[in-house]
Amino acid sequence: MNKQEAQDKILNLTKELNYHNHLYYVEHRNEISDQEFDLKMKELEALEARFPEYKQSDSPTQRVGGEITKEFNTVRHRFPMLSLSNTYSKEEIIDWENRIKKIIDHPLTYVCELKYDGVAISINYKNGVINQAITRGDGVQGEDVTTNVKTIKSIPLKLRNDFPDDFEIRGEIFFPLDRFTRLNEEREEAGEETYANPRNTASGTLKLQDSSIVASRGLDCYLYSVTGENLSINNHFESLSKALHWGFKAPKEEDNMVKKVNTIDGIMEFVDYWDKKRNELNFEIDGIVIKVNDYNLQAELGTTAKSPRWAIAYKFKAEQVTTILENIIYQVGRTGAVTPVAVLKPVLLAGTTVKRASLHNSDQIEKLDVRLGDTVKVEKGGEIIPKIVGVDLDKRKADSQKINFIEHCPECGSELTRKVGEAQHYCPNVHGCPPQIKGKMEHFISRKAMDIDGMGPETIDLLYKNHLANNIADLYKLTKEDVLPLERMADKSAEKLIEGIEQSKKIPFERVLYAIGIRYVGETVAKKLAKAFKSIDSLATATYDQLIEVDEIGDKIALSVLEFFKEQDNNTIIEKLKSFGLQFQLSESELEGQTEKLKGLNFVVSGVFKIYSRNGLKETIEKNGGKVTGSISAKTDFIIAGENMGPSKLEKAQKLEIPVIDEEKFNEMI
Ligand SMILES: NC(=O)c1ccc[n+]([C@@H]2O[C@H](COP(=O)([O-])OP(=O)(O)OC[C@H]3O[C@@H](n4cnc5c(N)ncnc54)[C@H](O)[C@@H]3O)[C@@H](O)[C@H]2O)c1
Ligand SMILES: [Zn+2]
Repeated sequence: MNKQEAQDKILNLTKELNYHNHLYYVEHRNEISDQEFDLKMKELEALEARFPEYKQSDSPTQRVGGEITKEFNTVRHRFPMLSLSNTYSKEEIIDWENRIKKIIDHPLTYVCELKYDGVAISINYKNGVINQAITRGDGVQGEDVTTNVKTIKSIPLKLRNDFPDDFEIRGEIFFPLDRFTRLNEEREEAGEETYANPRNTASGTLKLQDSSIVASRGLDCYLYSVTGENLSINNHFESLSKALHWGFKAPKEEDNMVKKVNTIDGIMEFVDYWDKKRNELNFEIDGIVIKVNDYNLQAELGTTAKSPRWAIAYKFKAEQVTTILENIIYQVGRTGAVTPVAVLKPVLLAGTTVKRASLHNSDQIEKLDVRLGDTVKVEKGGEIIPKIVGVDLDKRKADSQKINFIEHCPECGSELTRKVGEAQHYCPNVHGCPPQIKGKMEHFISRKAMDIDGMGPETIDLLYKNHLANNIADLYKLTKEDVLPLERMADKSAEKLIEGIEQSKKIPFERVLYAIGIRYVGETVAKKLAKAFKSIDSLATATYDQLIEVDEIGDKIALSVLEFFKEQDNNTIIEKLKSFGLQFQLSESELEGQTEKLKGLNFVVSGVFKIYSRNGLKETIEKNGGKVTGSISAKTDFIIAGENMGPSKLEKAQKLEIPVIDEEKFNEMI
């Protein structure tokens, strides 16, 4: 490679890696796999070593990859938060040990632990009470996400036993897999796009402004290091035992989640054990971290600008297998979205037999250029559902044909539509397409919606097949005599079913609003809309501007609501449901104390209060028509400050000339 080529390559890689870092840390998504990213990083490192004169000042090899956004208060780390050098090869673990042995010439103890795949957090405890939680950010400064972190149940608010007065503990916040699957099921039910992978969703969740949503997601956290001054801890292993003792969730020796070893063989054994067993965990790990145990030796080895020399991460390669693409089927969801699914010759991958893989949409099929009969590479990477990542073209049959995405609905034959700018095809036959009709009823009766006792998807299927119910309003016309002849229905169960339907008439408005299945109106959005509009009639007549005025309601949701009420069929069904006595407005008790005194005003709440609890204050603002946001901006009208308001918030308020008031003053306003 000549100098000019090297310079160009270094410039390009620097730009490219910085771009992917931004996507990953700020937008919580990725366009390339971690492995590809790491490969490019290694390439850049090698080039910079050969041609140091071309190294860029913003080179990603020299810095921790994260950034600071303006959505939270920025806080400087007391001790920098570094990255870890990583490798995918076992030989490099040996090289790493050899480098260490050149500096330290007596026997060493290593600690092996899991490399949790989530987001790093640093939490400060003062006198045994959680004080502040900061993201890694750029390693020097992070963002204050204390309110969100406090909602994570495994992170203690108060410590037990003999904790130090003031210290920092660091760990990885992650999305448990069962919760992640459940979240995606709920989103699918609400017609919302599902999340691609747990890591990105964990990091996105941690940065939400509404901590009640964070709380509902069920994030979890493993702690992996303790830092501070004069802690009287001598080594890493001891720090983990102490963390457990103080009440943190830290890896335990008895689960083999952490292990002290003295040899490379011991390290390899741990690596191999978890490479096999990792699929049994309820969270994702992307490798193993190996650390020199003794703190004095760690200090002797020191750090580079980016990572400690006393630790290394061994990363697992994404598991990949090849199999045959036997067929492509098309599934029609409740919202009419058509999803192509690959039917595969069954193959064992990551501990489970895989028969299906997601293909997302027609763009994806086009991009991969998969064809029936192809030998395809299937991977279980960051995503939960395996995906096809490539085709073995050498094995392609000469007569294979390009796949043409279907033009008509496989269920009802309607011509499919696709909006400009959207990747998904839809069946427009909303009120006549069986999976859409049944899907809407299934959603309506589901636990978080009307929660109708004694009724499940099988009942819906039977009711539909026997022409007893064709839409959600029909359910309220059912009688015991209607349902008794159905399969597996006895006197008792028929009675229970009708009783369950009757009982559902008491379900509060916000859940009815969720149940009627407006696209993009999930549980949380339904709550927000119910609170803001108070009745279905005022929601139905709301304008676009009134809709987006509501906290967290954006363009997509607003347009979807407008579209829903434009359709006569929907209004007819709502009128019918009203006549059956369902709740289409907030109840008297919910309306009580509601005013519009603070209408149009934006508040930020900061500090500790005397008259109100923090949540109580927020509720009072909302009850009186005001809006609460998490951070100060030019749109903020008032800041209600209690004791210990953060200095950076105060500074920002002064800079933007936003009035800061106390609780008494606020009470006068209402
Ligand atoms: N796909 C993409 O576009 C893209 C973009 C940027 C970064 N990435 C991925 O992120 C990596 C860089 O991220 P990084 O700097 O956080 O490095 P890293 O994730 O490879 O390693 C450092 C981090 O590991 C975490 N960790 C988990 N378990 C740990 C344990 N037991 N002990 C100590 N730390 C533990 C800590 O949060 C620490 O900050 C890249 O190597 C790449 O894989 C991917
Ligand atoms: Zn259809």
